[in-house]
Amino acid sequence: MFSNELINKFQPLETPFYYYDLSLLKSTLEACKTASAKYNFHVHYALKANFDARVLETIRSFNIGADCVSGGEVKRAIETGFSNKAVVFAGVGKSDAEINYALDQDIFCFNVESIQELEVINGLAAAKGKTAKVALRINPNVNAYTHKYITTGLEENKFGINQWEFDKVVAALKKLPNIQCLGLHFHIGSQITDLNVFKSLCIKVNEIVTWFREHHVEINVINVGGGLGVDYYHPDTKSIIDFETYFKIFDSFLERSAIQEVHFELGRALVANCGSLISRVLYVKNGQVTNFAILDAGMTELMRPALYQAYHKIENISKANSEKTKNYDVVGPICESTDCFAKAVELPETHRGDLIAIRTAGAYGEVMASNYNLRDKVKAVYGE
Ligand SMILES: Cc1ncc(COP(=O)(O)O)c(C=O)c1O
Ligand SMILES: N[C@@H](CCCC[NH3+])C(=O)O
Repeated sequence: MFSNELINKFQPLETPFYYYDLSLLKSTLEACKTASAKYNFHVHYALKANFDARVLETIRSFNIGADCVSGGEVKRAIETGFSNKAVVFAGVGKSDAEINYALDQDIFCFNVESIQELEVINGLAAAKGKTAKVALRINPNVNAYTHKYITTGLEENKFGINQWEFDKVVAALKKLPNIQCLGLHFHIGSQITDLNVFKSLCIKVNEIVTWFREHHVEINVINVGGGLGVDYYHPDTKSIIDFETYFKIFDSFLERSAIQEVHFELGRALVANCGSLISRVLYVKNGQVTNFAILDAGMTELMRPALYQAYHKIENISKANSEKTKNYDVVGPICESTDCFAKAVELPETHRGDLIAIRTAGAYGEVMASNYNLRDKVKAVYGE
């Protein structure tokens, strides 16, 4: 919900831009920190969700760790001031240059996705006279019941080490003197809204941890990844996720000894709600079949609807009190028919110049923007 004061502030600004409510971000981080501290859980922020400088600086100020998926993200995390001792680095295709950079930074650990990658890291660490700390990313074959494109923990997905390779990985660890295995890592997908999925994950993780311990691999770190979903339908009433219920599931169902640390990698749940894409209506086309509201933002600024048919609530914030409504296909200016934010959205009667807010866009929004059609880089505006 935007106050009239804020809407007046938006009015003279050049659109489109991302608006980040840093005060909501801080309240979200506070809620997450309080709930995780209760169980002594370690939280890393998944930079891939949003690496806007002010968003990142706000997250860093809460002293949580960083989950990175490229050398660029490791560098950004360290330059922003995240402790190198709290950086984890996942990714199925880490290049030698990225591995070398992360080794030089003495990060907390590499989440290693294959036996071949273990061998490469071992070789690169040996060349530096170092020991690389790793967690084995396991593909647990647990269904996250989310969109197929953002499911990562099924055997058909490219991520992690599969169960039939466990014997081989144990044998490999014995032959790799420059690898220190801290534990196991899992991440089964994103935008998970059925919390029973996390219970199923815990049960599977318990079995896998037991298997490794029985095969003499000490598991001191259990990283269960991220994936906690947000409510895209109720950005105002559900603006902060129920972190307490989420962490309690892991406390209840994940078996752990006093020395085993449990780590999380949350992205979306921390940043989705604090961001909105603010855009202006350029043209309205009233047709016989469909009315189109054509915005100055498109799939180049927010590609989630085009890529995953994702829902984002759309509001005409210039006409919030208007009673007369109409249905519109809300589209962007890009030369693709998939450049459509939503079809048949009921909005107050809309005109050229109206400001449109596309809500819950703080995660995987600005970071996935492109300059297709030679579009300008999207800007950001902040609220304290
Ligand atoms: C390895 C890993 N960890 C953490 C995340 C963060 O996920 P989410 O934003 O759903 O919490 C992702 C993205 O899905 C990921 O690939
Ligand atoms: N980009 C996805 C999430 C993928 C998370 C990374 N594995 C989204 O917008 O929902």
